[in-house]
Amino acid sequence: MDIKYKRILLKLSGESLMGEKQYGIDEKRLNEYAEQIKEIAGLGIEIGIVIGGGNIFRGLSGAAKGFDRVKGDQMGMLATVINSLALSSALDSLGQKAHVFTATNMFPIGEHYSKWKAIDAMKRGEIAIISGGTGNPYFTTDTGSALRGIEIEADVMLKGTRVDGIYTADPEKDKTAVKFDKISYDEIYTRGLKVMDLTATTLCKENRLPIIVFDMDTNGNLKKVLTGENIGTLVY
Ligand SMILES: Nc1ncnc2c1ncn2[C@@H]1O[C@H](COP(=O)(O)OP(=O)(O)O)[C@@H](O)[C@H]1O
Ligand SMILES: O=c1ccn([C@@H]2O[C@H](COP(=O)(O)OP(=O)(O)O)[C@@H](O)[C@H]2O)c(=O)[nH]1
Repeated sequence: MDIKYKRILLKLSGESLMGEKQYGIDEKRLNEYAEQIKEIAGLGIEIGIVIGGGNIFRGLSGAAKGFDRVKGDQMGMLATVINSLALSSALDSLGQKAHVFTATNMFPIGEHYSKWKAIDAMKRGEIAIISGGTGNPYFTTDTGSALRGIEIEADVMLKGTRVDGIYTADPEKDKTAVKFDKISYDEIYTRGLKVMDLTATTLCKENRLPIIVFDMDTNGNLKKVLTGENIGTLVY
């Protein structure tokens, strides 16, 4: 089997973890994600993971309800830690070792992140789940995952989400939107596409980290992306 990438940074949407629920973590979805991750770990791929927190708390919506923005963002970052602990626990129960890192020191909840400790964990065959975003407010999990992807020298950032790629417009709102097989970083700016924030796109562009946006909610898709099947959208 031809594996396209040796080391990856997988970004999972917090919102997708809700599955059919309105809030929080859907155990079925969580376990499906863990199964898919275990499957590709079995191929010998080194895996770093960053999970969002939108299923629990988002700083911006908190600010709209009157929370201080910085505190709201800190709550959002803590939400990503909760999701990361849940994923590591689901992986553990499948017999797949995982190691949770946190952007700020929260020992013993996780180990304080450093590039080298994360790479060591991946080399030992553990999944490095890197939580807490960038540790700073006014950033997103997409930016955190671009940053960690570059730091750990990943070959690609895989953005697993609930749409199957990048479209000419938000496909959840515009049924006439057309999907791209690939798209340049610059075209994301010029077309004003909202699939990823511009800070994340810029970080990836400046550091030449390719991105693949794909539908993570269909079982088997993660493996398909890694074996070079033409699903999702490649950003180059
Ligand atoms: N041009 C576009 N192509 C694809 N998805 C888009 C586009 N514009 C906006 N989106 C939205 O981006 C979302 C994917 O981003 P993601 O970070 O996973 O979501 P969230 O921030 O809600 O967790 C999709 O659910 C989709 O509705
Ligand atoms: O570096 C970071 C990463 C995340 N967040 C906060 O964490 C929340 C949850 O992350 P995000 O919305 O990106 O999650 P997702 O959309 O992937 O569920 C965001 O709304 C921000 O408030 C932050 O402040 N700094």
